[in-house]
Amino acid sequence: MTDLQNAGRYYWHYLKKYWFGFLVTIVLISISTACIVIAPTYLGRAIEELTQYLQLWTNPATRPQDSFGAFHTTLWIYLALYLGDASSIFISSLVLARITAYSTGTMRVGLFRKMQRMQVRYFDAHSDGDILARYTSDLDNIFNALNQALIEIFLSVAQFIGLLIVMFAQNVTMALVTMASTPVALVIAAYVMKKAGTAVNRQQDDIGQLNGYINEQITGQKMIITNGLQQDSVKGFTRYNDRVRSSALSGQIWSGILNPLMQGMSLLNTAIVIFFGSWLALNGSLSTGAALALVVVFVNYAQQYYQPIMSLTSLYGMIQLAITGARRVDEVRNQPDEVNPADGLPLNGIQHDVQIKDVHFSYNPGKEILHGVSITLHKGEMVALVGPTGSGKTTVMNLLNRFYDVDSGAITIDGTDIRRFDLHALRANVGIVLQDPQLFTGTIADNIRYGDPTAAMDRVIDAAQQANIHDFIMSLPQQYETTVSDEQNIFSAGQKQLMSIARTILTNPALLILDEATSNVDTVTEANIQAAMDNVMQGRTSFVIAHRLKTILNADKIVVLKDGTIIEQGNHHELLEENGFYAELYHNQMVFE
Ligand SMILES: Nc1ncnc2c1ncn2[C@@H]1O[C@H](COP(=O)(O)OP(=O)(O)OP(=O)(O)O)[C@@H](O)[C@H]1O
Repeated sequence: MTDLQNAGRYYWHYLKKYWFGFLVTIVLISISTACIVIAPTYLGRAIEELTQYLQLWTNPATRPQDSFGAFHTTLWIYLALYLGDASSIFISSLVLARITAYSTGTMRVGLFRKMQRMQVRYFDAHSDGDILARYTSDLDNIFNALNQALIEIFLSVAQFIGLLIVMFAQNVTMALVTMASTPVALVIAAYVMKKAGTAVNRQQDDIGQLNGYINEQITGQKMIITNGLQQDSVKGFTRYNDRVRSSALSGQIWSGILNPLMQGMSLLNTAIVIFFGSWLALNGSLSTGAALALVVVFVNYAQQYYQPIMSLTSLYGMIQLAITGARRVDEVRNQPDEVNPADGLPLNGIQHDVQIKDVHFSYNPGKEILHGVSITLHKGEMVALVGPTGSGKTTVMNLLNRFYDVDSGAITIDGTDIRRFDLHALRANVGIVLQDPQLFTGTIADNIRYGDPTAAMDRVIDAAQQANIHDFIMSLPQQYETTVSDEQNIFSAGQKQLMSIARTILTNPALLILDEATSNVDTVTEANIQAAMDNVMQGRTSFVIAHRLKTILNADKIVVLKDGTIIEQGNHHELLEENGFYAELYHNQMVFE
């Protein structure tokens, strides 16, 4: 499907419900066009009446006694026609402005809702900046085009149709001659538009990448400063910026070239009409006078003929950006949603076990990451997953709450495949403390309540106490009402980690997953986090991904993963006795600690 068809489908989807507003606009624009077409004839008539009146008036014998009655009436009609034109345009602009505001508002909400339904895969594969650009510059381009170009499109189409009617009413042969150059103009326009479309597509994708780069550099700013990489960062920026500049320039050139080309076509058209009209005057059946009058009228039409096309082509850059914007926004809209079974089973905790059975998984086809992984977690057990970096530990976690689905094999809770549970029910039972805890704008209390917004304050405090963060919160001037925001990043990594543990405790999950919760913090905080983790894991089925082996010494089972395959399983003592990979890892770590 071409971009144009795609954009057509997209705009139809969002604009069809405003059919009545469009109908009103079409009626109003038709009124305005009729007023514009008719008004000059009244001006002509007014001049004619004035001339007649003056001729009578200058001769005392014929000087009329009455006033300028007919002349005045004609002028009033002329004025009324212009007022009719102006007010129709004004009202239709208001109607279209309302449609634009509401429809782009709906697009924005639709896109945001979609983001909440989309698979994690999409976010892993696209930079934050690129996704953000679809919400900002792409939607802005759509808004601008709807706001400015829509009325122009209506006007141009109405003008064009009006002109065709008038031309054919006057003389069919000359009308056809005036239109003769249209196919050539269409071929040129199609070629230039294709080129411009490609350039603008590239421009928007380049802007997405530039945003992605800026976003990455902002996130990693401390890293850049620490390593003295500011110059390299600027160089990288310049590289992306150059790409945007070059694609924007070529987009502008191709979009901009269309208007002069159409002006050239208009001149050519006028020449064709003069040439053919003169031939008609010399060889046709019309009297020379009538033929010349026809030529004059059609020269006028020939110049007007390309006017609507030119005003559309002058907006072409904007329209093309809106077509590209629609493609990029639609790309997000067409992403597959998370798969939630139609009659998903309820899930109320774990009665016996969670089993990972012979699971094979790949993020991208042809590159398998997990090769037949099997792990059993009995209710209330703590199972730890260890292994070198890139061995697939986080991947296993990604499968447990269905961020991704397995390629083959299955994950079951009490014997039922997790794909059969209602997705929300499954997630309500699986709590995750991620490596990089995220706090949201709001108060500390709001942040702890995130998983259960209805939780009473005493439960929030209880969760914070279990997570060993209550004392710290109470030491802040505004305690639980302290505002957390992007600009006010006053918490350490460890404190954030503890708050996210408190958040998870509050949701009371049946299965708890802790992903390297102890990395990146000092030893005191680590001890705090360890205590908080012990609290939260007490009597709960939990799955811990850890790098520091001393945090999992008392795990019921330790699973060692290497290159996506389980190479050892057992408790700490059994694995030490086995004297394999785990034992080596443990001894190495002990030397360093
Ligand atoms: N979204 C993704 N798309 C494609 N490949 C991925 C994705 N996430 C991870 N991988 C690949 O899968 C493999 C396992 O990654 P995973 O994050 O599960 O390892 P890990 O054992 O958790 O590593 P670490 O200890 O460093 O966190 C790696 O080769 C990684 O490059």
